[in-house]
Amino acid sequence: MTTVKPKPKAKKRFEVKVPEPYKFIKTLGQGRFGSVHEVSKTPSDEYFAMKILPFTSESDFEKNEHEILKLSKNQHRNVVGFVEVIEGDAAHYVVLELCSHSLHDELFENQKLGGKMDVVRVYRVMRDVLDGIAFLHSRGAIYGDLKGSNVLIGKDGIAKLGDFGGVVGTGTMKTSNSAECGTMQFWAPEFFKLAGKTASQIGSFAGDMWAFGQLLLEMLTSRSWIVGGSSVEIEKSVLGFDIGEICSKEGIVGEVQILLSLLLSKSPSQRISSAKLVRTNRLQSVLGPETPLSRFLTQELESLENTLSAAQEEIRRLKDAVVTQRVVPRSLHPTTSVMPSFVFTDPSHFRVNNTEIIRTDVGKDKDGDSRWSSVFRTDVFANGVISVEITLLSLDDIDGDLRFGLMDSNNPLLEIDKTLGLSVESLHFSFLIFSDSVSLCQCAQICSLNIVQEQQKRQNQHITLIQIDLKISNFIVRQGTSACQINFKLGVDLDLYRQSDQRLPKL
Ligand SMILES: Nc1ncnc2c1ncn2[C@@H]1O[C@H](COP(=O)(O)OP(=O)(O)OP(=O)(O)O)[C@@H](O)[C@H]1O
Repeated sequence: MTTVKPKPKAKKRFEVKVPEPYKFIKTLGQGRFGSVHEVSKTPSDEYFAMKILPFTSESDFEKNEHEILKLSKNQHRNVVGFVEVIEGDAAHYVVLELCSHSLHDELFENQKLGGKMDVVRVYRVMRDVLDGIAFLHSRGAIYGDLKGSNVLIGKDGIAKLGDFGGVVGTGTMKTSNSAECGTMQFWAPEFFKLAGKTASQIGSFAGDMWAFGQLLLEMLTSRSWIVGGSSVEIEKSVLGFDIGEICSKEGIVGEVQILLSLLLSKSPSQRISSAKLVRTNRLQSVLGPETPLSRFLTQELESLENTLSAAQEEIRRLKDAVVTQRVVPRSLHPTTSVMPSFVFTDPSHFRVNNTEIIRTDVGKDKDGDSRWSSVFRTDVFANGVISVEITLLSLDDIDGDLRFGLMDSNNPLLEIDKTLGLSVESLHFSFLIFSDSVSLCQCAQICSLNIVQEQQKRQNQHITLIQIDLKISNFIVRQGTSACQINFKLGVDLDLYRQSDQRLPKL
């Protein structure tokens, strides 16, 4: 018999009660004084944001009324749209234009991705914020709480000031605790000095400009420079803030540095006003599209993209190498010319640096001798010198001497030293200089060949290094070409390599 399990009851969604004709959709955020929710209006089905501002006392009620009044009386393109307010028994329900996200969210996303905000985006947002602030200032009002979470990006893409809880008329004294006076991270230094440890605050036009400067700096550098968890730590951070130091740390120079210094001057009287910033069009000239800064950043971006594609190419080659297990590049520096090193795995006793193996043949030659040969490619620089290091590994288990066999033994330069019991018989370099000019290969000659052998003991292995310095001359490097590539062929007589009973000397 099968038992039918009762279906689990669907979890009840937490619903916030909102007044008619609005319907709760979801919660958007929670501020210090209220919560914000997405609501729809029946029957039109339009969507809005609803800020619920509770009140439990007369002073709460007045504070709410103050915020609502400031918002409704100061409607502007760069201020969040006010729709209506419904007064409930214990809360004000403020209906607002529904925005898509806050600048704080955008900054957070950027920081998470480790990237910096596009300078054109910084300009667009900050121009909107400045217009909003300048509008308020022109009406004698101080915004008082400028920060990323209070800048809302509308569905129309325009940045708007939200949360009018901090707005005060000029000269208004606010004597309350820090929680009611803007956000300490954005407080100008003079507020700390004036208010001392009680943290009361006089809102000021210059204070808004400081916060504007902090926001701009945060957007440009993708981090906040005022740090600390407690009010004492934040105060220390603000009072120790030095825009010059930060600019040199972040590589911010020229007009942008000047603009930041004008906004983040410790002295409020030296801070540029919103009206002047708008009038002089400074934000546009420093950060607007097609400024020296945006051009510089575009170039930086291009160069990074080039580096990225070089790295991606190297990753592709590496993956290929892993699959074929023939070559393993040892290092990569994508911004300089890549000189890969390779471990040659067949036969496993060789490592040839600075070269790329193009083809390897193991087989018999026309005399019936077993041969291994490989075609390598390496870079040749304009001075014609290449340096190839051949390392023989694990020689302990090899009986016999080793011959680098010559595929074509007629070259008189290939007289090889026979010291150390190691016989490098000959080397054959069949030139094929890679370039788009065929003439390069015809002119090239070996003019010197120096082979240095060295015995080393590393990690309990006897290792013989054969350093081959090869100089070639008489090749023509085309104008503008700093390097070309040559192919050379290196062969080993495998029969001798395996059969000889002559042991390599121990170190
Ligand atoms: N009109 C709106 N449209 C969409 N989201 C909004 C709107 N107004 C506020 N929000 C969201 O609700 C959150 C809470 O807003 P609120 O202004 O109450 O507080 P806050 O600015 O985050 O914090 P604090 O009260 O500490 O200043 C905001 O961070 C924002 O993301």
